[in-house]
Parts: sequence; structure tokens; C-alpha cells
Amino acid sequence: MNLTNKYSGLFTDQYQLSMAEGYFLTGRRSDSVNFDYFFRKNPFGSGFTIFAGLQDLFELILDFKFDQDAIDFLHKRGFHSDFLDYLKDFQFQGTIYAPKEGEVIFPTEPVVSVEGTIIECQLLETVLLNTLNFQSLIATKANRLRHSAGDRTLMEFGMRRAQGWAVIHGSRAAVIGGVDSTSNVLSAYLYGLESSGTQAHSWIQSFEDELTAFRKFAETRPKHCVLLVDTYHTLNSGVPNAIIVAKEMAERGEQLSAIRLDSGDLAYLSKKARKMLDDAGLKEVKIMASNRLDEYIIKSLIDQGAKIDGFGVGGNLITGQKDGALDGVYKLSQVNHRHTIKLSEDVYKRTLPGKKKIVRYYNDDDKFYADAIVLAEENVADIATIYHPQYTDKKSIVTGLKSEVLISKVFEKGKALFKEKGIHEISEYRKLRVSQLTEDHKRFEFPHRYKVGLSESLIDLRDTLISDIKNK
Ligand SMILES: Nc1ncnc2c1ncn2[C@@H]1O[C@H](COP(=O)(O)OP(=O)(O)OP(=O)(O)O)[C@@H](O)[C@H]1O
Ligand SMILES: O=P(O)(O)OC[C@H]1O[C@H](OP(=O)(O)OP(=O)(O)O)[C@H](O)[C@@H]1O
Ligand SMILES: O=C(O)c1cccnc1
Repeated sequence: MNLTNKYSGLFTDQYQLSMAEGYFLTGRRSDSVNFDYFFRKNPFGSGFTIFAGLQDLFELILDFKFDQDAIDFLHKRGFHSDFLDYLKDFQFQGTIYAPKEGEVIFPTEPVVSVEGTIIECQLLETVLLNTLNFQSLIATKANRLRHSAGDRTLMEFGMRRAQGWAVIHGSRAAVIGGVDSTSNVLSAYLYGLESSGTQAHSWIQSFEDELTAFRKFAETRPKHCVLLVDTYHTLNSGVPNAIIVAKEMAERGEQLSAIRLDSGDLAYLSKKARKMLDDAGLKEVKIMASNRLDEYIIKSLIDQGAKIDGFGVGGNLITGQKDGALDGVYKLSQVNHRHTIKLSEDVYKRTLPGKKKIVRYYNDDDKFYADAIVLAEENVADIATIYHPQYTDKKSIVTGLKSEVLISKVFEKGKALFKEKGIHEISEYRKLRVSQLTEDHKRFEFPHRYKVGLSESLIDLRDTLISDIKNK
């Protein structure tokens, strides 16, 4: 969702505009280029990353325009009037290749390729990185929470702790990654997400006593009624009062959905509360928990035998703790017919030249075996071996393995090439793809590294460019 539409062309780093102006003034505006988007490290120590944000990126691209206010602003900052005249009619007309949202992706893979004129592709960099890095980060975090929570309910509660408006995209990404619902009503409205909510301590405190507070809430919101039981004393007051109200509701033909624990030892309290509810004949009343949860605490609670049916997770999800950003980058790989490369002291930071695609190979049991980065023009059927990017004596034979090309053309001539998908469809796709990873790659900590190899043709091209540069 684009929250900046009036000024969307300004939603970029100034250096993109300076470079675009330079390309324009030096007569290079019709140079054609290819840029690759890739990241170098899976966040959170995960063995993989979930790709998210593509549909929002398309919206931002369609709105990436410069109205008169924006032009006047840039004029005051010294941009050349001929370039500003060009910007008045600017519209991205390039071509984008990408996987489906919800895809499982790995470090170094050129996940998104952008082809077009040098100015339009350069101007796209910041907004593309802003959108894909953040949503992929949060979708990956949500998937880790889903991994820990199994099929228990997961609610995203993070708006109050989020980095401002980023929460709009964050809630969407969280649902793609496996969370069931969000407390953020605007994201729910904008994206058709499930919204959910209980009540705060202020509601309980606003009444003379807890029992009255519970009764009034149950009267006004009998459907999906969840009572927060820790305002005064969870086991001596909150749970007994919730039981009274649950029984009163049952007499009216209604049902208390759940209680929510929000402090203390959540494993201990949930076991005690479960017993009290069961003893009162309220087996159907569920127990929710919140309070600075993350995937490790949820896993630990379940390992401790906590009787918790659902978790509300705020800050640790929406801010992507402990990795505040995905390190995705956008690098030039071809200008006109010239392949380009960026070298680095660190060989892992060298880029890959040319237009490329990603091939995914499968094991016999239909699980992901390895991915390969190959040149776009290569015939996949001709690729017999893939090589480690740095240690080329390490190789894997892929002859005869089932394979698929992971990226396809998704945007061309100012239009997305597929119908917008609902979030549930994207989330289902994420679930399917995660299920195709082997357990060792899904391992929560110290996962087995997934193989991403290169084709021989790509290695040859890369090494030729490196030696050409060194010879110069
Ligand atoms: N049984 C448990 N095992 C592991 N972590 C837990 C357990 N119970 C609670 N936690 C986590 O411990 C952290 C701190 O809990 P703590 O008991 O200090 O909070 P609290 O002081 O009760 O809550 P508050 O500060 O909101 O009043 C939270 O992140 C919580 O999710
Ligand atoms: O996962 P988290 O980042 O903890 O977000 C969820 C928390 O937010 C709310 O508490 P609130 O902010 O009202 O204050 P509290 O933590 O003192 O209850 C809610 O009751 C949860 O405890
Ligand atoms: O609905 C809730 O219980 C809720 C929502 C946001 C943050 N904490 C709790």
C-alpha cells in the first residue's frame, strides 16, 4: 500500500536523483541496463528467507511520479530544468522478473531482476529495497514464530512498538509469514487481513472491580470475548472471576472464547489456569498469552508443557528482533551489451555479471535439493553440474533432477502481469514452499546451509571479467 502517493517520486534517496540527472545530462538516458536484487545473509540465524512485498512494490512503482510540488522542490535544490521537464512525464516502463510472494529464497540469489533504461532502473533502487527488505524480514520472523507455535493461534500485536507507519507493511508481511491475525485495523482493512483483539488493563481498571469489568465486556462483546486476567492477581482473582463470567455467559447461550495471561511465569500460570477452567467444566475456554514473546520463548513455553492455545506477539515480531534489517542490495550487472561486476576485498561481496535466472532442483521425494544461479540464456536441460561460488572444486551433479526456474516476468510496460493475489493465497504458498524444505534446512538454530551453486557459464563469465579488470 502506498502511503506517500502525492510525493511518491520523492520517496527515494537523493543520490538516485543526482545519478539520474547525470545520466540524462550526459546523453545516456536510453542506455539499457539490468539490476539484481539479492541479500547476503538470512536473518535471525534462519536457514532461509521468505520473499514478500512484491505487490506493494508494484503499487509504489505505479505511483512513482513527480507532480508540480515535487518538481518545484527539486528545482529549489538545484536540479537542472531540462531534467525536471523529463521527470514531469516519468513513468517506470521497465521489466521485472521475480518469484511469487511467499517463495523460499536464499542468500546471493538474484531474486529480482530489473531491466529497462538506466534512469528508470536507477530510480527504482531505494523504493524496491525499502519494500522488499522489510517485508521479507518480517515474513521470515513470522515464519519462525509459526515454526515454534505449531498450529496454535498467533496474533500480531506490534503496532505500538513498530517503527511508525512501517507497521502497515509489517502486519501484511507477518500474515504472509504465518501469523493468523493482526491487531492493526488499518492493515486489516487495506489488505483483507483477519483482525483480532482482546482488551487492555485500562478497561479493567476503569471499573470499581474486576468482576464488573469482565461482566460488562462480556455483555457488550459476547462474540470472541477474551478476558485479561492479570490486572490484580491472575490465579486468586482474574481466573476465578473469568470462570464466573464464563458460566453466566453459558447460561445466556454464549461462550467465553479465552482468557489472556500477560505477565508472570506463563507456563506455570497457564497450567494452573487450565486446571481451574477444566474443573469448572470450561474445557472449551482457551488460554492466550502475551508479554514480550518471541520464537524462543514460545518454543520454551511449549517445551515446558504450557497449556497455551494462542500467542500475541508485538515488538519482537514487528521490529524484526534481533535483526533490524534484511541486508538486501541492488546491483548493476549489465549496461547495454557490456557485463558489469563489482569487486570487493571480501570475495563474498563480489557481484555476478549479466542477466541471470535461478533454477531450483528437487530430490526424489520432491523436497528442495539445491538452487543454481545460471545465465538467463542458458538451457536448463544442458546444465549437468553446479559449482560452489568460491570453491569451484566443490560441485553437485544435477543431471536428471526435476527442476524449475524460480523467477518469471511479473511486470512489463507499466503493468503487473498477474492478478493481485489475496494474502491467504500468498500465505498458503509460503506454507507449501516451507514444507518442501528438508528438516535440516528448517532447523531453528544452526540450520544446515542450503546449496546455491553457479553454472559453469556464469563462473566463466565472472572470472573473465575479473581477470580483464585485473589486467587493466
Ligand atoms: N515460563 C516461561 N519460560 C520462559 N519465558 C517466560 C516464561 N514466562 C514468561 N516468560 C517471559 O519472560 C519475560 C519476562 O517475564 P516477567 O515475568 O519478568 O514479566 P513480568 O514482570 O511478569 O511482566 P510485566 O513486566 O509486563 O509486569 C517475558 O518475555 C515473558 O514472555
Ligand atoms: O510483544 P509485546 O511487544 O510485549 O506486545 C504485546 C504487549 O502489549 C500490550 O501491553 P502494553 O504495551 O499495554 O503494556 P504491558 O506490557 O505493560 O502490559 C499487551 O498487553 C502485551 O503485553
Ligand atoms: O488485543 C490485544 O489484546 C492487544 C493488542 C495490541 C497489543 N496488545 C494486546
